[in-house]
Amino acid sequence: MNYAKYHALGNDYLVLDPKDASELPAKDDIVRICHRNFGLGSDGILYGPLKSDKADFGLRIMNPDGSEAEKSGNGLRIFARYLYDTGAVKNEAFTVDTLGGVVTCKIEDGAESITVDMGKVNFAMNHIPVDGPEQSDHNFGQPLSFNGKTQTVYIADIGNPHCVVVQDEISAQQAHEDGAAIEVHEAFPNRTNVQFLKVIDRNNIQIEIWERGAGYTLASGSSSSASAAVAHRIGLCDRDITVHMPGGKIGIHIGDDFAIRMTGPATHVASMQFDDEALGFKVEA
Ligand SMILES: N[C@@H](CCC[C@H](N)C(=O)O)C(=O)O
Repeated sequence: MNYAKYHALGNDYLVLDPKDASELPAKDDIVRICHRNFGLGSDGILYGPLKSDKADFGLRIMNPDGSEAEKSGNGLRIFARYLYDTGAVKNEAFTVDTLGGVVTCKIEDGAESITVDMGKVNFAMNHIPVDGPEQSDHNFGQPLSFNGKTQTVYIADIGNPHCVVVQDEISAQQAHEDGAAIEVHEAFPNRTNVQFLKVIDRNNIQIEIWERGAGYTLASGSSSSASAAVAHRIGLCDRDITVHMPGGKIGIHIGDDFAIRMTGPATHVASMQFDDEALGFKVEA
């Protein structure tokens, strides 16, 4: 099976084109293909371009644990770059239909920079299956208990779910420990992506990320969108925010009603073939 591997600031995806595969691999096979030791290694699989009656192209986004994500910011920039590399688009704006809504993408500067209008952030709890105290627009920020402590968290949905923890200091170690606990916290029956956010100044934030279905990642576009929206919503940042992550920087503009415009790069790594022999690897339950 042919795969094109790309990364967006170290958040890597394999693009599987339906012209090469009439359907998505089975869940266990996605785990094998994405595995960093037994497979090609990636933070997920992008299956497209698919036909869509709502947009120019359809896309399905699979996490490396085989679950399906509604949206991915880096995944969308990578998919846009793949469409550009394969001649399906040039510099015109085009739309992509995801489970988390239709987005608009535009490639600039010979693919050096890709902009995605990610949609609007919704802060209301009823957009994310959450058990526990209701969060409303009047009641932003909720206490959440995890790993023996209680902290205020902010819920933000940009098509996929995010839980943002604002702190004076953040670390990769905390993302591994607390991120893993929050992802599967009983408050989130559908699990959640988690960000630890440090405000640098009114136009810069730093985040550490724990992704639902993927674990620790070096960058995330939807996490950048959700975190910037939360920082603006609680009054700590303006509308133009650079999000600093271990893998690099993404630019976020927050428009009216928290409509998010995300700008960043996507890089081609390799085009390769997955050998079915590797499907023999036993996936742990
Ligand atoms: N890396 C992505 C987010 C991918 C989806 C996420 N793991 C989920 O399950 O929602 C990004 O750049 O946004």
